[in-house]
Amino acid sequence: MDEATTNEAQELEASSIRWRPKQMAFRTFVSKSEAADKAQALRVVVKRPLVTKLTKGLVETYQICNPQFKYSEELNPKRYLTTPSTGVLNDGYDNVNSDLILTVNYSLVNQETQRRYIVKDVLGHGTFGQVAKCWVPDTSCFVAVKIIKNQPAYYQQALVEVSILTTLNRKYDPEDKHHIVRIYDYFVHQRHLCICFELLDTNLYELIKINQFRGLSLSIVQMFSKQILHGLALLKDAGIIHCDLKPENILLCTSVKPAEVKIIDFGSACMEDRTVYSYIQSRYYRSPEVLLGYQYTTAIDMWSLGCIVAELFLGLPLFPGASEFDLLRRMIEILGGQPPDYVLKEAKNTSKFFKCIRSVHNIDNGEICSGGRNAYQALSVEEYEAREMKKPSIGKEYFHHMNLEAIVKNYPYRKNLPPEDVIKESRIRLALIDFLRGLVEFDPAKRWSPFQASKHPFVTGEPFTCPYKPPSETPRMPVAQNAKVDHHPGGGHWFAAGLSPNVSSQFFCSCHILVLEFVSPTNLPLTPSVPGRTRPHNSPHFQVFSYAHGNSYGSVGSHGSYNDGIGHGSSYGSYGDSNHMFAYYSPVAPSGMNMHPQASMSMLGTSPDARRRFMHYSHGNGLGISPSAGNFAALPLGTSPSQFTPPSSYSQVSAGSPGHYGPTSPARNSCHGSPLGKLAAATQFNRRKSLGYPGSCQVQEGSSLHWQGQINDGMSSSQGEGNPSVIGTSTSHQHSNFSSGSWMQQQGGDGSIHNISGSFKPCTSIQSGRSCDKFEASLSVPDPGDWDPNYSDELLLQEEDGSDVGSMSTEFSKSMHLSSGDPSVGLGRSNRVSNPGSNSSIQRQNGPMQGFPHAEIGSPTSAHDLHAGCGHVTSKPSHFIPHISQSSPSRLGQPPLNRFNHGRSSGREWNHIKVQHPPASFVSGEPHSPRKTSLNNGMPWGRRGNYPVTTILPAASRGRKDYGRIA
Ligand SMILES: Nc1ncnc2c1ncn2[C@@H]1O[C@H](COP(=O)(O)OP(=O)(O)OP(=O)(O)O)[C@@H](O)[C@H]1O
Repeated sequence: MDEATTNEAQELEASSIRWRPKQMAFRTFVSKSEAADKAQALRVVVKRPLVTKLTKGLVETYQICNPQFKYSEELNPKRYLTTPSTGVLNDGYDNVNSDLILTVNYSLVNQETQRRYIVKDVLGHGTFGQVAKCWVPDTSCFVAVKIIKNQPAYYQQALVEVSILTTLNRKYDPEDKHHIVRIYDYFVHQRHLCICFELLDTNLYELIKINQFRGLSLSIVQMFSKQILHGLALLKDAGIIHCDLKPENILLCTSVKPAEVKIIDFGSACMEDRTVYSYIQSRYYRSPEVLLGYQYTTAIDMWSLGCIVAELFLGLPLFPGASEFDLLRRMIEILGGQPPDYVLKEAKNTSKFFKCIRSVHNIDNGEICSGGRNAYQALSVEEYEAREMKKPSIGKEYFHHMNLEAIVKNYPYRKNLPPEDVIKESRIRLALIDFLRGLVEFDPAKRWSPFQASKHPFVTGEPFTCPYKPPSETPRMPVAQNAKVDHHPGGGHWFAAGLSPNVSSQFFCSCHILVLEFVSPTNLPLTPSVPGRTRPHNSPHFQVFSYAHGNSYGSVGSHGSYNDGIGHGSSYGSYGDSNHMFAYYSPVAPSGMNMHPQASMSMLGTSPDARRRFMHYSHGNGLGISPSAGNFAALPLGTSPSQFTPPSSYSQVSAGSPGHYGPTSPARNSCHGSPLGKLAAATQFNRRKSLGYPGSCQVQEGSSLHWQGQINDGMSSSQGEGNPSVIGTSTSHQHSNFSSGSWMQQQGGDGSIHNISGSFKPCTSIQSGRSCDKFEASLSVPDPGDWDPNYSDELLLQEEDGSDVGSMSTEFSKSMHLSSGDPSVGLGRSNRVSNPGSNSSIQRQNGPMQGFPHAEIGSPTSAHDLHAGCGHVTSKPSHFIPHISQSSPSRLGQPPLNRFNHGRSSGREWNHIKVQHPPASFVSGEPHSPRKTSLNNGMPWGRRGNYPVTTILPAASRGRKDYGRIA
């Protein structure tokens, strides 16, 4: 017998020991009692069913069948998560949309820490790129990694998100009590900025969708309102405006009991005193002042909150405007008023929507024209058409000729609700109406602040007896004294973000944490790995050049859009006083806000240049702060490139393409001014049907190039720095490579060069095929096809055919008790409204509804006193819990790809994570049950059967056929 044969025999022998068919047909009879006795004496042997053996142990099975069989992971076909998956840019790493082509098990690597993020799924897409669910082997946990498109504008703007979130997390909410998503890490991988967040669950839009567009129970609406208010209170304290609050940007936390939500997507946020862009907010949630082009504050987020709260209750957007004209028209009709004259007098866009019918001379702030009559009157459709030379898009009416009160009061009650509960709920509805009135208030000055709103009986659960009189707003208690940073009109995103393109030249590949923050002893130490490093790396988009401090402002971040051909050398980025130094984080590194390697104290910037500049510009030039002020203001963090409002003289580039929409809400279609655009998000993922579309979507590609118009409101000593001619002389920028023209996208294949501006395409207006349909009923039957971005007849067919999924969904919805959904209604077309004539006849069809008074809301937020405020928070164990085995499909609709269980970490610390160390609970132990979702944990909406939220994908999610294909 030769050696091979011997081996084969041995292998065969071994395999036959491992597994062989059992002789089950005949065996000795054993009585039940005997069997029981025996069983007690025996060990428990867990048998794996045959199917499991054959599938989980597939390789083993193959080897039994064919001992020659060898398994090699490399030979596995790739499962693509990104579409299109053809690599055409960046040496084949990126697709035509500049998205990194992801496959299952693709590794994203933070070069500095060598931490690997193994991609398991895609959670969503947005304007800025893809969000992937990743496994971190180091810590044995899942995280969400936002992989930013490989284009400078996206890259820069993503830095704003990093900067703002890091500041919010560490400085304002170190104990994670304010319902703001946590950021853990950021790094550059294959020229893509990757931002690592805590993994969250479904967003509220998806939740509503899962609930078949029926409203959620009042108790849940109340609970979420309270939590979002906590977040907004924090933002207000920090002087930060979110600018894109909407259901898609509020995500459920995983496995938190009772349910919690968190606010995400700070990519559009800006500082309150640096409201640079006027085309902001997603359309349905856009405040009147933004729409009208009036100055805005954190109050715009309160308006959005009002819209969100109403939508949570109704299951439908309150103002689903198909265009800005339509939006305003709906506001006026539903709220029964209009923006105050003082706003209209000043706003830039008033003439687009209003005509002046009286003298406006006597209008002062807050005062209405004599006699209480408005000086302005909204244009009719015909007048608008005559003025604008085009018909305005008008969407379908869901709440035809109804005001807010009628809409809420007449919303169907749950079927079979006992009369006493109907009475109780009707009282709570009155409270809700009053609450909403305070939020969707036309006058921004009268709109309630988060603090005021949080004391409303609807939120507190106290009996509502009469219209609420809000307490006067308590004076703001900043955590730190604000720095006044000079604002420079030449500034772009970098400026706005307090980040410096200059410093990116000294980019350390893995983006040090640049924290100079000494607010709380609980703050994490500065990254230990940073000091002493001198090896510069290129930013993916900004070349290394020898740093010359020239006329630069500060060292800490700099302003100046990358698009700016001049390349401003000015920097901003930190603020603080002698006791506190607050700095935003610059992934582009050392000059951002780093520690002096040798110093025992933090310094502004680690770049030697930065430090020198600090000395040189002691009169306020150095750091973009005014020494004379003593105090330092928060940086202008800027907003999204998607929010440029182009000066009219600039070229108009529209974002978006016909038939392709942004990934999330219909409101997204407004493009909100992004030169990055919804264009970028316009992929085949984003099919949307019959949406009102504003059409014009005109945004300016070059707006970051030539952005202008911000008034210096900072310190006089800094104002000189605001002179573009000064900043334009930055020596460093002479070497820099920030202009759009000079930035080059690496191109696979032919090597041709695309600059960013070249990649924008004109936007075509979309006329909604259905948008002008009128419904007779005052509350028409909402058809998701009319406004659901992902709805299509194709999907409808799938829904109707897919009874299995439909029934699952129904069952899921039923078990969630999210609303009053009638299980019998089945999947899809729902929210049918019975005649709203009488209260008793108005039953929200379907399912059990949690009566507000009975809701076991628990006390998720009781400890979160809104005025616990910054720096006053009491310590509580952090509640980070690894993500469950679901992902959170966005409106793009994620296909039901593999969901992964995950375990907790092995106990290793996240020592190298720059931004935030996950709390202790994050790294503790055992595998996590996929069933322990935020929704099956005894929430008032009830039992969840065995369906975790995202295992039941919304209809649209199932419509993606080309997703996750096998190569
Ligand atoms: N931390 C997270 N955990 C789970 N899912 C997430 C997380 N962050 C984002 N997502 C998912 O990815 C989607 C897109 O994320 P995000 O809104 O941050 O991207 P964006 O590019 O800024 O989008 P937008 O187009 O709204 O600006 C979200 O709607 C959500 O479904």
